[in-house]
Amino acid sequence: MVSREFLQELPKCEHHLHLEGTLEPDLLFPLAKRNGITLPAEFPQSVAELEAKYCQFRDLQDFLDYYYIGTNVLIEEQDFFDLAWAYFQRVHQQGLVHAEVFYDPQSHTTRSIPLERVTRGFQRACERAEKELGITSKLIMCLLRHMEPEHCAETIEQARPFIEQGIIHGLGLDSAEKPFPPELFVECYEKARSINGDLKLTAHAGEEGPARYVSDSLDLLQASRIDHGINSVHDDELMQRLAREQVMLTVCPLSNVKLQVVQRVAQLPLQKLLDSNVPFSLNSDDPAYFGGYILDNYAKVAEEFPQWDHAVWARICRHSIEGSWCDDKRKTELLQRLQSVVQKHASA
Ligand SMILES: Nc1ncnc2[nH]cnc12
Ligand SMILES: [Zn+2]
Repeated sequence: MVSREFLQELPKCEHHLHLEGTLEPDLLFPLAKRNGITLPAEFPQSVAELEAKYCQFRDLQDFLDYYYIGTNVLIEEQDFFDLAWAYFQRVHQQGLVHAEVFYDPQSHTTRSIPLERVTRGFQRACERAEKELGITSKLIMCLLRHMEPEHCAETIEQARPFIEQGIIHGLGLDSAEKPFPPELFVECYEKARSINGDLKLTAHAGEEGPARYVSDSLDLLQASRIDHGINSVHDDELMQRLAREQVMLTVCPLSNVKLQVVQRVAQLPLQKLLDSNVPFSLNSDDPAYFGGYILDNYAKVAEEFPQWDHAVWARICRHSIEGSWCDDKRKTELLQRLQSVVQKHASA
């Protein structure tokens, strides 16, 4: 099995991280106090109670119910900045070099928090992360699929200036998957593309939903990568297409266990993805809730796939760099860093 030191030194990129999902109890409770928010009686009332609750969820919906309540403590631009900055500082220590991060504007606009305030807070944290930590990043706004498509379209309209300027670099689709298939959001994706043709597109699909949601996200939404996507392995034709078109899946190992998509990380079809030449990256999803950040996900996978040597890990890391939405100069830089880490550990 490869060492944690090797995994730590790999120049890791993260593509599936919900900023609201980095809300640790030690920030959630002080923010609630700072903003005078009373958490509902059914919500854990202390750090210890909340940490205990974060241990296991019945499924995605059970998790989301807690997640959206926690989000309510975020009010001021500074709160959004503090949240994202805490994330960047943590993952800097874990060897993260590039992050493409999601946020859910509708979780905030429905509470009368303007999209501009949320976006500015996150944007400031991204700028500081690049300047002080050398972490490059991109912001991806997600549409909440349990909301009316008309509300999603209005949210895209509110985001127009940020999309036009490329401050919002990508569009995603998250929240409860099964009752809300990709076809409901075709017009929303069209609208976003019409604002800026360079906008990158992704969507959660094939986490709890079927493989068809993956192919529909590609065909109907024109997504160029897929978040989770693990149920693709049940459709051979789709697997061939993902390999042929090199569509990257952003897989979230610890999340999949906590939300009972699989019982163990070893049950994830990662070997099958490798054998089928389907690129994937490893990610933390909602790390405050799922028990680990990026390196913890890498380490857990290494533990459960002990046969993977440095070459396999270098391949995963390379796919993750190549599948990123950063520019070619940054990719070349990261690929060179990868090469030197692999050489160092090969000669050790
Ligand atoms: N794993 C996940 N799936 C769908 N929506 C989410 N929002 C935050 N985490 C999510
Ligand atoms: Zn997610």
